[in-house]
Amino acid sequence: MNGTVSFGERLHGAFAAWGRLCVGIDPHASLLDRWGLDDSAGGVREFGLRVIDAAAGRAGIVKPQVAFFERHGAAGYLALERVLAEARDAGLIVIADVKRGDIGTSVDAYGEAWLRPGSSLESDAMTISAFQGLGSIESVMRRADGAGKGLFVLAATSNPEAAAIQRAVLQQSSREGDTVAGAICAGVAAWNAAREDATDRPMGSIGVVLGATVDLGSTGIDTSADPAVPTLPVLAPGFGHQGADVRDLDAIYGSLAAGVIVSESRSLLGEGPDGLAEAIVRRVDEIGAARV
Ligand SMILES: O=c1ccn([C@@H]2O[C@H](COP(=O)(O)O)[C@@H](O)[C@H]2O)c(=O)[nH]1
Repeated sequence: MNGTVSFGERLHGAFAAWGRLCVGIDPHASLLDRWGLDDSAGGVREFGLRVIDAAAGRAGIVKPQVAFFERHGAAGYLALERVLAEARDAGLIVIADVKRGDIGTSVDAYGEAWLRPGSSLESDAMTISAFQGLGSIESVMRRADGAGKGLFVLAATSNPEAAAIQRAVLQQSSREGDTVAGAICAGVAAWNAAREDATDRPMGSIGVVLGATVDLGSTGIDTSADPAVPTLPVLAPGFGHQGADVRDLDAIYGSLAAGVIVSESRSLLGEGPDGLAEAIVRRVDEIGAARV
C-alpha cells in the first residue's frame, strides 16, 4: 500500500483499545418516540449525535443504518453527513450500513460516495452486496485497500429468509460445489491474503457479514478450519434483539471468532438516551468476559 494505515490495522487497534462492540445507529420511528425526538431529519440527526456521545470513549465502532436517514430524503442525508463526520472526529470507526451492489462501473460510484477521503459521506467502511458476483465489486475492494478503508461483503445474513439463496451451491465456477456464502467468505479471505505484506498484517481490510443467528456449518462455512491469514473481519449482527447471545460468540464463530465485530442496535438503543452509555460499558465487559 501507499503508507496509509490499512482499515484492518485500525480495526485491530480498536479491538485492543475498546473491545469489539459495534454500536448501531438505527433511528427507528419507535425509538425516536421513546427518546422524545421527532420523526424528522432533525430527530435522526439528534439521535445519531447522542449515540455518538454515549459511544465515544466507551466503544470503538459505530454502524449507522443509512436506511433510517434515507427515509427523510435530502434532509436525512444532510443529517447523516453530520453524524458521520462527528463520529469520525470522535475517533470512532464508522461502518456505513448501506448494502450497495451493481455492475462494476456503477458499484464503484457507490464506493466513491462512501469511501473516498473528503467525500461528504466519508466512512471508514461500508457494507456491500456481491449478488452480482464477487468480481463485480473488485474495483471497490481495490479502492478500499488503496484508501485505508474497509468493506463488509454480505455472505450469511442474520435474517432467516436468506438461507435458501445463501446456501445455494455454485456451478460453473472455480469454487464449484461451494455454497454462495462459503464462496464469498473464501473469495474475500483469498483477496486479503493476496495483498502485499498480507502475512505481516494482523487483520484484513475486506470482511464479511455473518449473522450470529445463523448455523454457519449448515450454510457451508467451516468454523473449524485454520483461521485465515490475515484474520478475516466478520461483521456480526444478530446479537441482542434478534436473539443471539454474546456468551455464545466462540461457539457460533469457532475459528472465525478472532475477527468478529459484535453489532447491536435495538438492544442497546432501547435503553434510552439516559441508559445507553451504561449499557454500552456493560456489553463491552460481557463480550470481553465471553471470549476464551
Ligand atoms: O445480516 C444482517 C445484516 C445487517 N443487519 C443490520 O444490523 C442491524 C441489526 O439491528 P438490531 O436492532 O441489533 O437487530 C440493522 O441495522 C440491520 O439492518 C442485520 O440485522 N443483519
